Amino acid sequence: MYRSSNGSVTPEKRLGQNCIVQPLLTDLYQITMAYAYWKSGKTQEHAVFDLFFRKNPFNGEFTIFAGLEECVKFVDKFSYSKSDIDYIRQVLPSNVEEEFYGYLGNLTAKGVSLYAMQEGSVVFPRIPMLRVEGPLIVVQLLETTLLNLVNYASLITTNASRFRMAANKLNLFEFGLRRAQGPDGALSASKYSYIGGFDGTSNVLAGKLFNIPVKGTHAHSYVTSFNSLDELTTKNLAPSKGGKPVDFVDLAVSWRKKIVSIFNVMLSEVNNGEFAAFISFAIAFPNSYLALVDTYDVKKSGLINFSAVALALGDLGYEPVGIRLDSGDLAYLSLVAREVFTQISKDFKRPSFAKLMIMASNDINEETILSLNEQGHEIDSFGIGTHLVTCQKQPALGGVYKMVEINGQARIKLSHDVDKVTIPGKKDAYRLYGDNNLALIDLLQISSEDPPEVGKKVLCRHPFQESKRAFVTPSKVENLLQLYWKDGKICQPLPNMQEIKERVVNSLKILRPDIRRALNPTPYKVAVSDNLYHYLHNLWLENAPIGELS
Ligand SMILES: Nc1ncnc2c1ncn2[C@@H]1O[C@H](COP(=O)(O)OP(=O)(O)OP(=O)(O)O)[C@@H](O)[C@H]1O
Ligand SMILES: O=P(O)(O)OC[C@H]1O[C@H](OP(=O)(O)OP(=O)(O)O)[C@H](O)[C@@H]1O
Ligand SMILES: O=C(O)c1cccnc1
Ligand SMILES: [Mg+2]
Repeated sequence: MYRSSNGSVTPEKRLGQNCIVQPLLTDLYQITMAYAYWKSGKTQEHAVFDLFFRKNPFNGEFTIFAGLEECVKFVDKFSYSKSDIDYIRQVLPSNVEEEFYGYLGNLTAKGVSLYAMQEGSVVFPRIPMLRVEGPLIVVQLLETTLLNLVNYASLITTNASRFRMAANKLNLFEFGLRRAQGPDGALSASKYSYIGGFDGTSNVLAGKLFNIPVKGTHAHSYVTSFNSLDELTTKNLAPSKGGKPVDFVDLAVSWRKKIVSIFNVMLSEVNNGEFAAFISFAIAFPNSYLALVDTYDVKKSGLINFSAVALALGDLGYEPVGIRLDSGDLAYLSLVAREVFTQISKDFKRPSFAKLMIMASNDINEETILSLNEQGHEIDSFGIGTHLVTCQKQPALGGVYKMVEINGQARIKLSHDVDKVTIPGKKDAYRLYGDNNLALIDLLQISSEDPPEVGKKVLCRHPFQESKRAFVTPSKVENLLQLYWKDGKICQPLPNMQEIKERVVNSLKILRPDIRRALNPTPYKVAVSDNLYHYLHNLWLENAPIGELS
């Protein structure tokens, strides 16, 4: 589906791009409009569209823009194959003139210019993430695919960045493949979760295609597949530095007898199937032994079996990794586990035992992590699936693609809902910074206006509320919309995933903490210039004639 960045999956012209991304990945109405534009001689009219959203997701006050690389590659390769044209001929009505298909067959996006925010940067409502200019027919045909490429990518990247902030420096692993929106949604989820701040994924194909670290433990089924120690066929394990293999089962059994008293548990209460499972897993992976300890009873069985096997591994010079908790009160159980590990570490002089990794999973969301932080816990890493990949708290970003100018004339889309009125005209976007390198406000201007200057006062106005305005004297001005594609060429190098990941981290740092916080964050200000304010409101009045009540 995706080709790996070194092209090793299949040699293909759209290298490194998801091959589902192609011009037919669109809504039928784009193609019917294309024919009607063609019939009306409008194909070459010069159009400008903005791609933006109106509300930040997850009750937050920021969004991370992602998906740009895929957008640029899509525009770069935009063309209909012969079989695409044959298919379009089948679905359009029979009165469509044959000449149109010839025209479509030769269509490319060479006449299009694509301006965009930097991938991985923070973005805000109404500020275009993309500005697409060019022949009306092409710019229209790009709509659905561009929205598809930006909306989920930005949503999941934002979600992942929120988990990252909640978890602070703890490790985060994406475990969502089984719950994701189909195979393609799953791959996007793994890729953009990593960009948004996760440390790895359990999704092996995503690891291969995107060079993301792959990680994993084992499932409950591995534990329940064993019933007793008699089932163990492989019993021996050689010390880590080499030498004669020893009976590892005997060694673990003797440790379990020794430690069971620490837990105040009778040996008969400790599950033998689980013990056999842990022993066999340790024999298979002596250097990376990590066990899922909640199948039967964490305190009375899982921790005892895990510790006995881990101590036996230690005798042979191996360093066990840790445990995973997948049910129950994760804060409490992590504290219990840490206490046990610390006790064993002291009693048996195993310093590294105190630092064993405690991983938690089970329906974890951002709030769970924030709540665990408040309660106090000893978890070192989280495995997160459902809530991350499905973005359960808000399953879609409402990014839209709106015409703002045609043939040099501004266009406005009116609505009873003020939030849905578009800001007309071809615009530039600037980020104005205060001292401390913190962003103060994003400002939209008509493109023909001079850019704001450092140290020079500029009037920033709320786009719709007349009384809301402020002067800002920026100490830094950032031009947010950069040219990425023009005259059939990619105009600047696209950053790799690692660079985008770093940009997410750095971009969030320009926001005041109260804008970033999870609960009731302060909105970031988005403004228009005084000129744009008047332009917008005049056009609004022009397009909304005074009615008469009767
Ligand atoms: N200390 C905690 N504070 C807040 N939420 C927690 C805490 N511990 C666990 N949770 C969350 O509470 C939910 C518990 O899930 P659930 O009710 O299915 O119980 P369970 O322990 O998984 O039971 P089962 O044994 O049936 O799997 C999960 O979403 C989990 O992430
Ligand atoms: O909970 P999530 O955030 O989606 O993370 C992934 C989950 O997938 C696995 O089990 P699965 O849910 O398949 O089975 P279980 O709930 O019975 O453990 C794993 O043990 C996690 O619980
Ligand atoms: O490796 C794991 O522990 C894992 C992977 C996917 C889903 N749940 C857990
Ligand atoms: Mg589960």
